[in-house]
Amino acid sequence: MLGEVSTVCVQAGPTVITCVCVYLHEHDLLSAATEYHLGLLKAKLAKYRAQLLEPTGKAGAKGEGFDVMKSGDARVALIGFPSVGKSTLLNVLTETHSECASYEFTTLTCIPGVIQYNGANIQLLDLPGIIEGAASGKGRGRQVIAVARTADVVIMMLDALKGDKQRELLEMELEAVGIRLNKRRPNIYFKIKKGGGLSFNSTLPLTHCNEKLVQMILHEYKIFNAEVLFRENCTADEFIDVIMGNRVYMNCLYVYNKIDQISIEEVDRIAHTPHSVVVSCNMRLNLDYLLEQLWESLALVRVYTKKRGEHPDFEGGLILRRGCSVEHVCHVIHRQLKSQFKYALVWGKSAKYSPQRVGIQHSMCHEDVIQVVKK
Ligand SMILES: Nc1nc2c(ncn2[C@@H]2O[C@H](COP(=O)(O)OP(=O)(O)OP(=O)(O)O)[C@@H](O)[C@H]2O)c(=O)[nH]1
Ligand SMILES: [K+]
Ligand SMILES: [Mg+2]
Repeated sequence: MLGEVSTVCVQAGPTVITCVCVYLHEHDLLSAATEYHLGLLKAKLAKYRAQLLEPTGKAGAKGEGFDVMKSGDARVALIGFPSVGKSTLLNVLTETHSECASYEFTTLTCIPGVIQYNGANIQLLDLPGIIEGAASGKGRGRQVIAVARTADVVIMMLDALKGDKQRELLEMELEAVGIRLNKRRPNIYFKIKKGGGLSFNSTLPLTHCNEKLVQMILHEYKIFNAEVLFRENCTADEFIDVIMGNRVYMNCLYVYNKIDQISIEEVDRIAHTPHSVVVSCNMRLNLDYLLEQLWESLALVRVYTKKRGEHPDFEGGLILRRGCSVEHVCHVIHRQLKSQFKYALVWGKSAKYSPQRVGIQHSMCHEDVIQVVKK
């Protein structure tokens, strides 16, 4: 029966494929025999979905008005249904103006603005609204999603009145084109070999996959020789993601706008769901908190530099990724600095003493002060 479903999908196109997958998710915990069928079916579906990612001539990913230069320290894309208030948000957070109106599809291209926060320039991209079927090319869906893939963080903007439904539909669209929201890359080592068959291992007991299933999925991709090591209890879907290799893992902030139109109880409920922020752009409500959470999602840090005998440069500072080392800091200051590096003095959260003398591998925290001492 499941085989039939997949045949129907091939003929009926990508929209139906998406629907079938929802069905699969709901029935994730089936018997072992069914698991194999599903594993195979999922592998097939992933292949069809991959076709969605391929550009189709003029209607492809790079449309006119979507080719915006990356600038600043990070890029954030605004994704959402029409008229949820994306352009209104760009207007209140940046100096740029984007047309807002009560009719749908007011915005037709990509409009970049800049948010200045914690000394960082964050590029915010206002985009046309997308609707169901965006991934398969409805409206400007393909172009919008192509831009979203280039972002560091996606803000999924939702109308607080219909947020849950909109969120579910958009997540499916993004899933369909290989965008994984708020997930880590599955911890599976995978390498295609020239010979030797399948070498399958895991560092822990697996409850979703086993050697046979993995082998069948690989056969679907005509891969017969490979080394596979599960370091996590991953599902078949996650393993397929690893084989496909073109998945994008990005943080997503769900922003529920127009809370002026819902009850306090509903605001409270939404605000307690993970990765979610409630706002009203028109009434300028909770936008400071939105920026705080955006900064968290972007995982940026600001590090201040200091010269010997002088005060730190608290006006300037360097914007880096969370977890960066002294080496990264040196690289940003001057490309040759690393070769002249002797040690550094660090003040702040990452330092045990004030200051602490550290080596090039030391990792920095937000708002640390650093003085580099050369040889
Ligand atoms: N009640 C209420 N309305 C809002 C709020 N924010 C925006 N709006 C209204 O929602 C409508 C749509 O706003 P836009 O900013 O044009 O929405 P958009 O998402 O950019 O729309 P498209 O570009 O068409 O996709 C406008 O009439 C706004 O005034 C809000 O916080 N509360
Ligand atoms: K609109
Ligand atoms: Mg707009």
